Amino acid sequence: MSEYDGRPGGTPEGRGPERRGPRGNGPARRGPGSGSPERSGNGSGDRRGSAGERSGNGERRAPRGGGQRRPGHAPSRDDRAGDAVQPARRVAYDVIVAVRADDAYANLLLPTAIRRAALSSADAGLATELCYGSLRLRGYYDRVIELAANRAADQIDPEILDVLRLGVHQILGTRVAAHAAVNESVSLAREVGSRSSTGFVNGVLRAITRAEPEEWRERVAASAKTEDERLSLLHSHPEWIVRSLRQSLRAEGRGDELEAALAADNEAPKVTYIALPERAERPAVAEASAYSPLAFTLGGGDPEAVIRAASGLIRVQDEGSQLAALALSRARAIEPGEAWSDLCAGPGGKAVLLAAEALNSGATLLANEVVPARAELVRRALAVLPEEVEVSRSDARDWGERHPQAFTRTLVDAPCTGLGALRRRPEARWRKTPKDLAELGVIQLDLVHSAVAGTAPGGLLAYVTCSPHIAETRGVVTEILRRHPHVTLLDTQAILAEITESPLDLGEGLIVGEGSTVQLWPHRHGTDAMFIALLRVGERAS
Ligand SMILES: C[S@@+](CC[C@H](N)C(=O)[O-])C[C@H]1O[C@@H](n2cnc3c(N)ncnc32)[C@H](O)[C@@H]1O
Repeated sequence: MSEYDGRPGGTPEGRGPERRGPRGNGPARRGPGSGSPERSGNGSGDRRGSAGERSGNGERRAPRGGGQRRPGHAPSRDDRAGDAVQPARRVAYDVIVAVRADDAYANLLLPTAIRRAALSSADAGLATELCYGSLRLRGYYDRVIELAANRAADQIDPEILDVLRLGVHQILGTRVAAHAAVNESVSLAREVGSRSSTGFVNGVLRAITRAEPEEWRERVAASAKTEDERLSLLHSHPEWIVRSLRQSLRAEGRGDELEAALAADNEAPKVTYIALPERAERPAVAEASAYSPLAFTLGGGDPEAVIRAASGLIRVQDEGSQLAALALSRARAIEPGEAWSDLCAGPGGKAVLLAAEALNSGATLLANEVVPARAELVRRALAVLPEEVEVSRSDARDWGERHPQAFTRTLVDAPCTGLGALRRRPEARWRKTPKDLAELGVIQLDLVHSAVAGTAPGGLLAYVTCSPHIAETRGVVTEILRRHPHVTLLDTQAILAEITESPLDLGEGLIVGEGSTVQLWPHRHGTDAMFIALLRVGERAS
């Protein structure tokens, strides 16, 4: 999804443009991981203060007024009086609240909210930036707020905390003018909180404007008690994810890339497209991508128009996902009549590519998905192909029993924590827990066991996750090889090297005999952190 480029759109209330840097020079992130020297004054000579006032003995007091949790507080009519909040900010705020209070998904809810509010494209960009930025960087911003308010985040009324998160993102992460960020936040607090909370919001945000972004980074870093906490705060990731990524990178001999990996999760991914092989041509404005032979980005033109004109044969797809499917389809020549299966196909991105590859060479694909709504998405995705592709709806944990040794190639793109795609779902990192890992681990192993049984002797099996977590990647492959002596790990790195347009800079994969695994990374490859292991299923000992 595209993000706000620092150009606030219309100012419906007739306010001046909310911008401090030069126009039109792209993203203006100044939050964790970036840091831009551009910053205009805020009218205050004091850049060191906090919202807490100094008491007589020099100690800081928390700002007066609201913001303290008041369960069940309903704003009065009076509280709501005052300036209207700019619609883009209100949309961003409403989505953030729904994500926190109702477990909504920002990427699903935001487009609907933008449509309902009939935002201009510039305001839609602003709403997206504010919403995604404040969700993604919540961990960092909460500590800034705590330091400025001299109060723990969980002691602040959740609605007001959300107002502050939006405000801090505008001040520290965009070029929105500090006074506009503060004024709009105060108006928002008036709409959603109590009158006293406006003073609190005003005080906290003004305190934040008094220090440079870099100074806030230093203060936040200094507030951490351990190195893991420092990384967790500065890069806005839960500590357990920091540790997981470190473990994965160290296993590859690339432990020194941890900060780069964390920072990459806070950058918006570039939009990559695929032209289905032998079905669509790359458009003239396409710029070839580095790795997948089918991938491109659009340097110009209207992406919607390009997709529409290609009747679904050009689609948005991360390059890592393309490589995962191509590793299976291009590992060796396709024999006409081969039968392939995709056990976990929803919503269908890899299934469409696999189907095109299979059909182009006289093979077939059976796509399967357990969740009915997602199976329907697979059907719709495959409907762009003129040929019929079968879609089944079943729990694939007994796939092998139902289809013993039936397929020459099998894809298990397993349900996983999605730690490799955190940049796409801004709230995901705060929802996942280590408990998810344990539950998913059982399903992943069950699915691969079943896939082994469903693969014909001599057949290929690709195990793929959108996660670099050791337990979901090397751990699963190691366990499969232990339990199935007739399964061998192929040299996935060498196979991909034959497919990619330019060499992938890969760390040490899991090496077993001649075999190896592939781990892609956003910071190194610009792809999601896909894990790919190609396995060969041999003759089972009778
Ligand atoms: C990572 S997603 C697959 C993404 C897909 N391959 C694509 O490229 O669009 C994993 C999918 O597995 C499905 N799934 C989970 N458990 C399953 C099971 N027991 N049997 C079949 N599908 C399952 C999930 O509903 C989800 O759609």
